[in-house]
Amino acid sequence: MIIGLTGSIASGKSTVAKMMKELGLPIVDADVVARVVVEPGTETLGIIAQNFGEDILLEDGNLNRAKLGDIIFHEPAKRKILNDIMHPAIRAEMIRQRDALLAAGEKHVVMDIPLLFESKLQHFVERILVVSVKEEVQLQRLMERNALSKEDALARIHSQLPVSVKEKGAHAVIYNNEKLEQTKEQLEKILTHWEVI
Ligand SMILES: CC(C)(COP(=O)(O)OP(=O)(O)OC[C@H]1O[C@@H](n2cnc3c(N)ncnc32)[C@H](O)[C@@H]1O)[C@@H](O)C(=O)NCCC(=O)NCCS
Ligand SMILES: Nc1ncnc2c1ncn2[C@@H]1O[C@H](COP(=O)(O)OP(=O)(O)OP(=O)(O)O)[C@@H](O)[C@H]1O
Repeated sequence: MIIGLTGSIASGKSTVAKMMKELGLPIVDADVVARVVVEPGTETLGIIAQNFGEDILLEDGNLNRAKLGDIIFHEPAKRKILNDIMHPAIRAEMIRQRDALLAAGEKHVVMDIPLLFESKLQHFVERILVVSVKEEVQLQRLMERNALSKEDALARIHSQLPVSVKEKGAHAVIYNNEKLEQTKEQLEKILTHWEVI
């Protein structure tokens, strides 16, 4: 079974993915892949520099993620330009990793895709698991994790579809507002029901 793990920014996808990994499920992580496809020397990084200017690169040739984040989370038109450049490369690499895991004999693969709904990738997976969080908890966790101001954290949250919309498209929802044990309990119940653990 191919499971799509999604939710809003800082809702707890990586936290849940880690729990799934501990339960023996292999993970393909879109955020990790999104870093690989812009490593120095890649065609994708070259195209980003052409579109956003050479000063989007750090002195060592790596992408200046903080600077690019500042731009694209505040300007929807720029976000679309970046998505159009990066998403085909991210998708191709995710498919490659998924197929390698299946070829190696894995029965189930978890695809951690923050923008599953925004990019209309529902067809990519057989089951959709949404990690949901109340906006005040999400804002607090995002501000703390990324050391962001309230304004910058809200800009990131509002660059994605509301989690309520994602919940409606889910086969199952995990509510990650409480302690991690409660999140893990919900996860185990869902995976047992889906017969993947
Ligand atoms: C803009 C970048 C450089 C900022 O890097 P930074 O290290 O600060 O954030 P990171 O990559 O860890 O992303 C954190 C979260 O931001 C959200 N996010 C990232 N990109 C986007 C986007 N284009 N639109 C909406 N939300 C996004 C996701 O929830 C993601 O989990 C980076 O997010 C990026 O390359 N984004 C474009 C690629 C993309 O769409 N990634 C999302 C997964 S496919
Ligand atoms: N139940 C919880 N209790 C307390 N803190 C939590 C809980 N779940 C997650 N967190 C913390 O909240 C932050 C966001 O969680 P996480 O990084 O898993 O979210 P994410 O959905 O993967 O984010 P992103 O979309 O940015 O990749 C992290 O700092 C994490 O440690």
